[in-house]
Amino acid sequence: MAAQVVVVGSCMTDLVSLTTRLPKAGETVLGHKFFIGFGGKGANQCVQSARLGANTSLICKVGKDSFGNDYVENLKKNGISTAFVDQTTDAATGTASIIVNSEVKTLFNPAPALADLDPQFYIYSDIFCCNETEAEILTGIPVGNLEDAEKVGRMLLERGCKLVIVTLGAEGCMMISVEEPIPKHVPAGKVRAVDTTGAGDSFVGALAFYLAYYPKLSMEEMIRKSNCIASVSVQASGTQSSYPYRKDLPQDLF
Ligand SMILES: Nc1ncnc2c1ncn2[C@@H]1O[C@H](COP(=O)(O)OP(=O)(O)OP(=O)(O)O)[C@@H](O)[C@H]1O
Ligand SMILES: [K+]
Repeated sequence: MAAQVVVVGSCMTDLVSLTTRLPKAGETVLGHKFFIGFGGKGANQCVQSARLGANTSLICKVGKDSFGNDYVENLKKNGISTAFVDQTTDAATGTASIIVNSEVKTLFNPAPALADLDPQFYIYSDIFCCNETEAEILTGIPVGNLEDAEKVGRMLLERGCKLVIVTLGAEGCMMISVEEPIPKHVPAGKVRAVDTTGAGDSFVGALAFYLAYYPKLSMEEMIRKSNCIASVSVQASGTQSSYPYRKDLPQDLF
């Protein structure tokens, strides 16, 4: 089955120690819990998209070691195609060759952001989606409210973007596009957030799912639904561990 959502991005193994306080330089402190988690922005987005029912494929490279082996297993467990996941004995310097056909829309998430991002990314992305921090690094505009996000959106349109989404945490998102140059606020629902880690990737993964499977929805509607999904992820701790499955979500999202 051909993948409908293809993510090019990182896989990271999280080694998490829970301690009462952070150690000072050189100090050893006693921890009370340790766990290994699966993270990395590319894999997170892919997992969220797959859990909603998308046929997904991840393009990435992991080491030829036990973490790499476990990661490949984790991707398989999540039903993600590993046909393009490679393992290397070299140092972890990843490169990716991207081939995109005209039907796989390009959703670009500039994370972690580089101030001197190659300008071609603005031009060739169908959708350019960044959070407040990334927006500031890319444009120099600190984003503290909706108006700031609108300024970012306008600047990125000037750089050649077709459609810009700036995620605003509990405030949801701002969207602006060449077709609809009046910025729109798409608010997120009010929830009790316990851990917002990974919310951005949940949002991007959900958006990729809607782009691939519900292409007739308006962008505003896709964003509204993706906000709902990301807002579920902030109500549980961890990253992938907080991402909801389709069966546990309100069915009117589908
Ligand atoms: N407190 C919250 N309440 C409801 N929804 C939230 C909240 N925080 C985040 N979200 C949802 O998650 C989306 C992404 O959040 P945010 O802008 O904080 O991304 P981010 O900074 O990339 O997150 P992270 O780096 O923690 O993954 C928001 O657009 C919104 O839909
Ligand atoms: K979370």
